[in-house]
Amino acid sequence: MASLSRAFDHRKYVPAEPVPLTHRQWPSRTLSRAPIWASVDLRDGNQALLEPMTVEQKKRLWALLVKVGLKEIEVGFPAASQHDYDFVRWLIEDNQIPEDVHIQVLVQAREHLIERTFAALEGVERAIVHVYNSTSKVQRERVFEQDREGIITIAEQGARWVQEYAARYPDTQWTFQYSPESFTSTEVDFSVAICEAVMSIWQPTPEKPCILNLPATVEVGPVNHFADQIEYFITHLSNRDSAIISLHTHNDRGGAAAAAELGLLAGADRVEGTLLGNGERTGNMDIVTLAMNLYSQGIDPQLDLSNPDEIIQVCTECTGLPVHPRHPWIGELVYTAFSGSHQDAIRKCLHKQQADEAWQVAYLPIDPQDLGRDFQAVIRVNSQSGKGGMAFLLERDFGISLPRWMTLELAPHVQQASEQVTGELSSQTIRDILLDTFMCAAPVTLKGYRLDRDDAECLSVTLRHDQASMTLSGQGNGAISAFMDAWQRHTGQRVNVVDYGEHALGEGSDAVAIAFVQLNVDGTRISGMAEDGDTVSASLKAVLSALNRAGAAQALNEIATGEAVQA
Ligand SMILES: CC(=O)SCCNC(=O)CCNC(=O)[C@H](O)C(C)(C)COP(=O)(O)OP(=O)(O)OC[C@H]1O[C@@H](n2cnc3c(N)ncnc32)[C@H](O)[C@@H]1OP(=O)(O)O
Ligand SMILES: CC(C)C(=O)C(=O)O
Repeated sequence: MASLSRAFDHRKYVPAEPVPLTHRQWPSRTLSRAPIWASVDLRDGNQALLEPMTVEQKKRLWALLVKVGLKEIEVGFPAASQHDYDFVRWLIEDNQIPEDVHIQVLVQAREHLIERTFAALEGVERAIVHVYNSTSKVQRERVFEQDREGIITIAEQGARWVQEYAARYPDTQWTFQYSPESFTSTEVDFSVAICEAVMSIWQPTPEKPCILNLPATVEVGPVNHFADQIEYFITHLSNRDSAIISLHTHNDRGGAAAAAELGLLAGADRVEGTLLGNGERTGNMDIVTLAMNLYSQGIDPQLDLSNPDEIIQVCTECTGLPVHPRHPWIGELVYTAFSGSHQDAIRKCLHKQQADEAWQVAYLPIDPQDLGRDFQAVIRVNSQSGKGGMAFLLERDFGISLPRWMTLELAPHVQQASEQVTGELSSQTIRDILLDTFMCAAPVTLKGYRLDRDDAECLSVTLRHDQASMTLSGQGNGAISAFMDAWQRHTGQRVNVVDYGEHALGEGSDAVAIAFVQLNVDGTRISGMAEDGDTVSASLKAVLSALNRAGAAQALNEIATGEAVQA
């Protein structure tokens, strides 16, 4: 091989060896049920922490795991540390293990460690004893300095010791688990051979199966390669019915959850992982992510994840590790849309979503309320947002339903404001911009009106400007057109109503009306809005807002006093 440069040089690495699988089945399968879940938070998660958990922290995390509904929980490596040993004793002596939960403990294939492990488990009703040894070529050659037979001998010895020590505690229901550690870097035929060697010692049956746990100790290849490895293993293993095939993926390439999903398609039954993915290096497979992936496909994950905030709180307090705001499914920002087109689509879909139909909201793969998240955070406005977001916020927080043309008018004002701040705009700020821009109750103000409904509506409207009042009169087929008529007569300006919208804010007799109007004043379009307890008054004030914005005061000053009546 040519000498490798010390710099960033891809020739240092070799691709994963293709798996000799010609008719792979997993690509054409779909998942339809949840796997058997097993938590390794208290073991693999714990061993990866700068400061391993105290017994108190372990108790707290244990309670959460049970609450979430995990039925198989690896609680530690009791032969390795007194903390783990004491924790296992507390679980047993304090009667902490619910009847439907199996605790699991990890141990190397070394007799003195296995002996101490069983001592830690004395008195437990049921437990899974998990023994492992490393099987990859690099570990065989460079760590253990053993050939394949030597590595199989370690596994067989470990299996035998587990069996022998278990026999000393006949009152416990034991389940045996074996992991060919570093499975992903092990030749697939060797993985099968070593697991068959272990099975030939344990003699599992379909009624009393053992667990064969196939770890991506380090995720070294693409997720489809992992699926091939699992399918190869399952289809070549003798007595497959007597083994529960378990997966244990890590996230080195960012594919832990995907690899587990594909491994399940390839026929695995069980998945080990941690809540929120703490674990060695880039972490273990995140159970929350995988469970929510299933949930969003209409599959019952058989775990209660309805309170992710509690999961986040307990996990972060026990591990000392923060949760990324974009963590899949539960991060603070994952149901938030800043960009305009997303906001627009979300708002429209939420309007159309019926309670009794399947979820169909663009950009929201699940209903955030399922995870206790409300829509408060769904749409937030910054400089990347469009009109949809601000309209959504006004409606959600103030009940203001802007007509489309008004939304278009408001958008550039909000955009301008958002570009002047570094963060997001609150809904209150957006409302302030709306009111400051379009609600112009001065300099000309509405003092009162009289509407006579006859064939046509006759309106007398009293305005105030510069300490002076004037009453203008006009006719039309409604209050607004009558006001237009009156204004036109008195100022000589050409005014038409281009668009109009009005709705009640709130419910009941004390509801306030909000009115929006767009006028064409001497060829220029201009909008206004107003609120009032009286609907007609709201409409007239909205017209006046538009006229004020168009320079009503100047128009009034320019006309001859004519019919205007000085107060
Ligand atoms: C991928 C995983 O997460 S595997 C789990 C890893 N987790 C841990 O290791 C955390 C807890 N472990 C520990 O605290 C320690 O390893 C202990 C206390 C269990 C044992 O410590 P030590 O006795 O110092 O042994 P250490 O783990 O360093 O291994 C040393 C020896 O055990 C052998 N060994 C390591 N793993 C295994 C195994 N699974 N089965 C059999 N032998 C093994 C090594 O080859 C080495 O042998 P050598 O002394 O003849 O060279
Ligand atoms: C002990 C094994 C299952 C392990 O933790 C790993 O391989 O990552």
